[in-house]
Amino acid sequence: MPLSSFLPGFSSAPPRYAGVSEPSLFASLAHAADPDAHKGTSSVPEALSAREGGGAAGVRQFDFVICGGGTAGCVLASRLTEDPDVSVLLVEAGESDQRQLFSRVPAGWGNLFETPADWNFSTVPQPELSNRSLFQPRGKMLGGSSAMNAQIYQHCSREDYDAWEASGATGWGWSGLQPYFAKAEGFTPHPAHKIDESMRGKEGVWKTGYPTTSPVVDAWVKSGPAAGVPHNPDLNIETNPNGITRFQATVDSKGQRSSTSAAYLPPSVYSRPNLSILTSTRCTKLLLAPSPGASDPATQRCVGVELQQSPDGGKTYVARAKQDVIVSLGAFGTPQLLLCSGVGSKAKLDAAGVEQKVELEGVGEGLKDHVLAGVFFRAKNGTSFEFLKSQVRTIPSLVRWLVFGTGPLRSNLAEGGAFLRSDTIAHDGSVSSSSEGTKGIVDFPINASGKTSSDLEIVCAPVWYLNHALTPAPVPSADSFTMASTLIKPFSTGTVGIRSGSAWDEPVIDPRYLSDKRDQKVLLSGFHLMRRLAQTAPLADLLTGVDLPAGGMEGFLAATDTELLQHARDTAETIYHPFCSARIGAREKGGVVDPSLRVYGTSNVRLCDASVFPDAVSGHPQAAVVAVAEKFADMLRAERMARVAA
Ligand SMILES: Cc1cc2nc3c(=O)[nH]c(=O)nc-3n(C[C@H](O)[C@H](O)[C@H](O)COP(=O)(O)OP(=O)(O)OC[C@H]3O[C@@H](n4cnc5c(N)ncnc54)[C@H](O)[C@@H]3O)c2cc1C
Repeated sequence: MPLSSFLPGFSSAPPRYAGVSEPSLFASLAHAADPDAHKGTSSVPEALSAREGGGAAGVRQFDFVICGGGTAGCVLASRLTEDPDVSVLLVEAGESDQRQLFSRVPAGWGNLFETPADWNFSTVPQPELSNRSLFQPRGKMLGGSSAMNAQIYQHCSREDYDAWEASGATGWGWSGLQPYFAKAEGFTPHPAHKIDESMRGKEGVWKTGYPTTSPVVDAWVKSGPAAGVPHNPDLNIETNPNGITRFQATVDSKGQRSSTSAAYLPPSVYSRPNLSILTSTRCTKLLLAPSPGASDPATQRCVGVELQQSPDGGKTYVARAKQDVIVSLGAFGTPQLLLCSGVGSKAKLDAAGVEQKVELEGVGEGLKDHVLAGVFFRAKNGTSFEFLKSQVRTIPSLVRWLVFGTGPLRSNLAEGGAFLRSDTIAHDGSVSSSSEGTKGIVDFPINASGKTSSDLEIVCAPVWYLNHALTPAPVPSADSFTMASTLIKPFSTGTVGIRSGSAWDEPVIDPRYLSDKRDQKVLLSGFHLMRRLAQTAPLADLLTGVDLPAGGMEGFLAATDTELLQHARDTAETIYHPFCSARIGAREKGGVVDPSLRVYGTSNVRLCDASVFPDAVSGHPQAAVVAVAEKFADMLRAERMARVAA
């Protein structure tokens, strides 16, 4: 008899992923106790004029309009409204993340894929990946992708930011950003994991700590040093961003996800009279007009943000900002809105039928993303968390998580990572301390940010993670384990474009994965290391076979590079880190914003999200997005104080 027959509201639909298969029962419990579920409103304030017939007279203006209540948007809304004299309108296309149980359960994030809380984008066919069109999930709710992601908390390498600064992003080097990583973070130590806590933020609102790890990932971390990858108990100290580790995550002391919505917009903040949060509303265009008094007559000012709640038939509203309009729609949404508003290259805009307002070549150019290709192992019974895909077998874990906030559902699933330089990996998978004399497939200068940074990550999860776990495991009752070679400093660069001037159409996403052949070799070097890790105890003692690539463990160990690359072409996927699509940098070098994050050719359009990264960070980027937003909020505060003083 299906579970749904005796648990009201509990669907019998087959689960796709870890965690319970349907949220209804437990979501009701969670929401009943949670006033934050109703954070924000979808009722458009009367103060926003309907575009048709609504004049500017009597219309309320906000000091700042923030487009997008995602990872960066929530930080900005919270920080800017600390000043009671500053009014902010935050506009978000999705609902409150607190309505999503699977956002709150650390292991539940994959269950948000292809739901209304996901933008559910896909790329154009990728020639180097067997012409496949790849799934690109993004969080569509308050908190944005921080409410859907795998919660890995990583500062990445200080050299990443110093390279940003060297490329022209003045002020955005490590010394400029480090105070903001610390300001944001509220780290909860764990007695079993000794690290130098003095290097970590304690008082911040964004909670970080230790999620649960599975036996198979514990073994994987222990196998690292024997395979040549030193153990690093804390990647988040500026002296060493490399080595093998169990990840820290944005999980709070109660075992719940700390999204930027949960962290930065608690009731005491979202009820501020100077903060209005409009949900279920899409920013569809920046209305641009010549900027009065600008030294360059071509300069445009955003006189209003066009808002809609449905693609056709509904009303169009306009939100106006006295000061700045801040666009925080993420690496796909931000260039899309700029292009839909006429900010971009003439050729792109003409092709989409959009009237040009600002010539800006770099919009949507320079996209980077991290791509991974996995090996899918069978593990000994009881060592992985594959059982979380069965709703019946999940029930004890669910009760444990609801009552204590512990157990397998507190796992973020992407539990372990190893960071290293691909040119230190030899053909036999052994790792040297330097590239000097290493005979491996990577025989060219790697793309790392500096001498002490990595270009390769091996990430692992105690589940079958083929096609974002949307493709079921061959034997669902068996224990699975996935290890994946991941390009964290790819050479390949892609684009974001538009099909039309409508923000309701999907952006055209073309990451051009592996289009630079050097990326193919870096990816393969990761496979060489994964072979070695799989044969190293204690991990080797827990692995019982390989389901994919075909041919079992023997086949995987004996596969040629050509065969491994074909497997990668057929199975590689994003690890969800698009950035750099509207970069900080010089205009003539493809920059879209100057170091004050102002869009070139405009007087009051600012950008703040992953799109402004000048280059890829060598790891998981959400902490960098938050640090950038924290710093930008301080910059806006300083600008305001200077204006008031003048
Ligand atoms: C599945 C997944 C797993 C990930 N795992 C990790 C991880 O473990 N660790 C890590 O560090 N990083 C991870 N990331 C990446 C990280 O979450 C992102 O880099 C980061 O959150 C991006 O922040 P952002 O502010 O640029 O964009 P987002 O957080 O995506 O915010 C954009 C916001 O704008 C809204 N929006 C978009 N268009 C419109 C519009 N037209 N009108 C109104 N609102 C709009 C969106 O709904 C969203 O709320 C993951 C991402 C995903 C999707």
